[in-house]
Amino acid sequence: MQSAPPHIAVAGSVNADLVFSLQRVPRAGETLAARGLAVHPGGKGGNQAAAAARLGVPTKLVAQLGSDAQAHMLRAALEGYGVDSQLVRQVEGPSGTAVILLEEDGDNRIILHGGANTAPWVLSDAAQAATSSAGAVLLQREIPEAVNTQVAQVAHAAGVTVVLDAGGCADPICQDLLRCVTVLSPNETELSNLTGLPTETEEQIVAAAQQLHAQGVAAVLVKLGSRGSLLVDSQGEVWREPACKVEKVVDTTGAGDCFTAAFAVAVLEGKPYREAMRFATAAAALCIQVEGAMPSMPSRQQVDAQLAAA
Ligand SMILES: Nc1ncnc2c1ncn2[C@@H]1O[C@H](COP(=O)(O)OP(=O)(O)OP(=O)(O)O)[C@@H](O)[C@H]1O
Ligand SMILES: [K+]
Repeated sequence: MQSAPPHIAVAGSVNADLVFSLQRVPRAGETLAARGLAVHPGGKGGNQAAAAARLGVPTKLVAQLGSDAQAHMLRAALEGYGVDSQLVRQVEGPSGTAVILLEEDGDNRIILHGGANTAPWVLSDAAQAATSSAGAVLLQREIPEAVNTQVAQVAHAAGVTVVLDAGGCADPICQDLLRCVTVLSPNETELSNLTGLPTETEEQIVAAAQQLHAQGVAAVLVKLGSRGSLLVDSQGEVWREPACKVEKVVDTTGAGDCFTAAFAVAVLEGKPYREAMRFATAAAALCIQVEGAMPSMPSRQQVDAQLAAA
């Protein structure tokens, strides 16, 4: 009998992003007509699950949706990107929702309500089984820290690689969670928040990443926007990967999620970290050339073609 191909388990947030386009935001007591309204599926967990599924890896999402109309839209969108949503629970109340007020000049103001993402969680036996049997587990920080810790502990006990994207919460990461993390991936701002160290120069970034490494995180993968990425591996060795040159950057939304998910996919497939960084960089370069988050996650074919052309 053939065994099932290894899957990625993503535990994390799913949000409905309500984007109101306005000439300017209203003042207190004022009512303004919006020029447009777009509703997009989002949330770091959903984005990363969509990215992994688009890259051709069976992807199971462990998440919570509310009992509102957005929940149907979100589940359908995730499934449309190829994500297995059987482990997405429905809870009473609203789904995670972001209201984004987008002004004509590009400025935005965002109101986030955690909704089902931050409501009490139940990690079902099926969700735990999907975690311990995964080839890799992908986490971010938009759900309660205790849930991330529980998922990471289940994965760690089963010897499963745990990749934690540091995005979504500026608080320190609890030690019980950190101990179970194989690769921690912050951007430079998150790295600075987590360590209390400056991350302006490359020297400072390396020093901050090495501090996290010294705290017991096996590897630290720092995302540096147009400057690429940098990894401190389990031996404390530093690897650098420049960003791909992109003719026209259309929208960097979702680039970090795409990068972390693609890195996890490559690691699951047995690629060494060096190669996984190249793969993730190619995926992120494609992501920033398309508007939106989930719709901009590239397919496997696109990433392979990008790598072949490099
Ligand atoms: N302007 C750019 N040009 C080329 N590549 C880019 C650019 N911006 C981002 N990237 C690629 O995407 C990766 C992740 O982006 P970034 O470092 O901005 O993550 P992030 O801050 O977590 O992103 P976000 O929170 O906006 O999703 C980078 O390491 C790089 O490979
Ligand atoms: K994008």
